[in-house]
Amino acid sequence: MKDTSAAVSQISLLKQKLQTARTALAELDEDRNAKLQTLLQFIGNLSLACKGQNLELDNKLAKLRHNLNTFERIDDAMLDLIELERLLKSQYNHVSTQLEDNRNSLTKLVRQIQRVDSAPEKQKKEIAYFKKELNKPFHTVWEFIPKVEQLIGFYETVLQNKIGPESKLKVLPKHTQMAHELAQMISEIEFRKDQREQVLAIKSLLTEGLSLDGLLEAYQNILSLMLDNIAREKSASQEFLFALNDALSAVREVVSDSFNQTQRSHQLKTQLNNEINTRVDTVGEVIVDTHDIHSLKMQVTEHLASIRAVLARKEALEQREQAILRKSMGQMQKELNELSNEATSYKEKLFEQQKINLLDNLTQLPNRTALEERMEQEFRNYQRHKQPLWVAVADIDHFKSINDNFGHTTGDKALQVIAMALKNSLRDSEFIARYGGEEFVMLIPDVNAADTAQLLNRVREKVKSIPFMFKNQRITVTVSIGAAQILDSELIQETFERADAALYRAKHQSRDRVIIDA
Ligand SMILES: Nc1nc2c(ncn2[C@@H]2O[C@H](COP(=O)(O)OP(=O)(O)OP(=O)(O)O)[C@@H](O)[C@H]2O)c(=O)[nH]1
Repeated sequence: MKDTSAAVSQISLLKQKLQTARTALAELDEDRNAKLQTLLQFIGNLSLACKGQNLELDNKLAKLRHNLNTFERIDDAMLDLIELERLLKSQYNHVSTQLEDNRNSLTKLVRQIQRVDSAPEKQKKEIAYFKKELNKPFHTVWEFIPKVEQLIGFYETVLQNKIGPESKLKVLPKHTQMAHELAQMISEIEFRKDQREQVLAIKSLLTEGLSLDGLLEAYQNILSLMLDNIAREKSASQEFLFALNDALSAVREVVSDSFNQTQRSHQLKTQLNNEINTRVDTVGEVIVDTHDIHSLKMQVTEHLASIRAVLARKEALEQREQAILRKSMGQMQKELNELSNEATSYKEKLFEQQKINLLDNLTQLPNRTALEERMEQEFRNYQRHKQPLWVAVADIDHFKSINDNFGHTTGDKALQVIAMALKNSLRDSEFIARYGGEEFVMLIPDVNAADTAQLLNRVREKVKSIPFMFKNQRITVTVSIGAAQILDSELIQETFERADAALYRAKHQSRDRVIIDA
């Protein structure tokens, strides 16, 4: 009995213990779950911090973050956590290899910088220390970034040191050539009067103390001047076309109005004519039918009055018609006058444009385009009349030395004076153009060989006698001239080539002379 009651009390004790253990287990579970939640939250935050390293990892982490809210037990999260661990490990290996590669690349770059002898000593020491530091492996990307920044700093200093803080990029012969060609091109392009000062400034930018910046600026400025001219030309043509269009529509309206009016008048007139005819017929009938002279008189008078009335209406209609016609003619005339004024002003603008297109900017002599036109014209004359025609090419001697010794602006002024002297020593029937640079071409028709030689020597002497004073120094400028007469079998371009060859000979025979190609 005693045993039984002991067993009962033991069972009850065990029950109690079991109950306590259950409660403890439940508390433990609760605690574990709370810890799991904290852990999962921590993993979530950590995963956010890892974002941006690797796309696959990012996706997995995003999925995990999403699932973390749904896990109730740690076992549910297990699969995802294992996969994540695998990814993190491979990411770590990947980053380590990449960091090592980067460290090697940086070392190579440092070696390159070390080859630059001109780097200052202090910097060379810094670079050597930097290289030594690079031998230590990187563990994180964050260690790598400042190293790269430091290296860029070294590059900058070395570059600055090599180029010099103030020094500009070097002007190479090809740049000087480009500047020369651009200056030449500018002389051949025609600019508006108000653009000339700007063009001269660009020219001096190209010739005096040329720099690469200056060359680029000159190209840019010239382009914008040319674009401006094209835009103006376009808008002038557009304005004219609009005016033409307006005037034409006004004229069309007037014409169609007067056409309608004429049609209406025509109908009215036909109506009146019919009325008159009917009345005349009626008078005829009255005459045939009436035997009493008195009543005949009465009836005829009556009919004549109505015929007169119709005729008066017809006359009024015609007068109105004429007035309308005069008015519309006047209106049309006005429109046409306006149109003709527009056309005249457009023609003037075009003519102006053509004129500036044919004039050399600096010397105001005809330019190369004008020369080509005139050569064709003179050639046609020659073919028709077979009168002598001469082509002469004149070139200023040692012009480069004027530019070199006294500056380009002085050179420009000398060119202007010489151009005027050349022009003034020719007759109106003779023609001179600036061919380019310091070279001029003359076309001389209807003069024999002896007179041509005399004329060209006079031209040469005239230039030589110009009293140039540069920097208080009296300078004599001379020209060499080569000339050729057109031959029966040749084109004028071939005559030009012979004249140019003669000029070449004159240059080689100590200059300041005229050579006629025989
Ligand atoms: N000032 C100025 N100089 C120009 C212009 N066009 C060309 N030149 C210069 O003219 C010079 C021509 O030089 P070269 O072709 O060597 O001839 P040169 O010095 O006259 O010598 P020779 O012709 O052999 O007697 C170059 O220095 C050009 O820059 C211009 O519009 N204005």
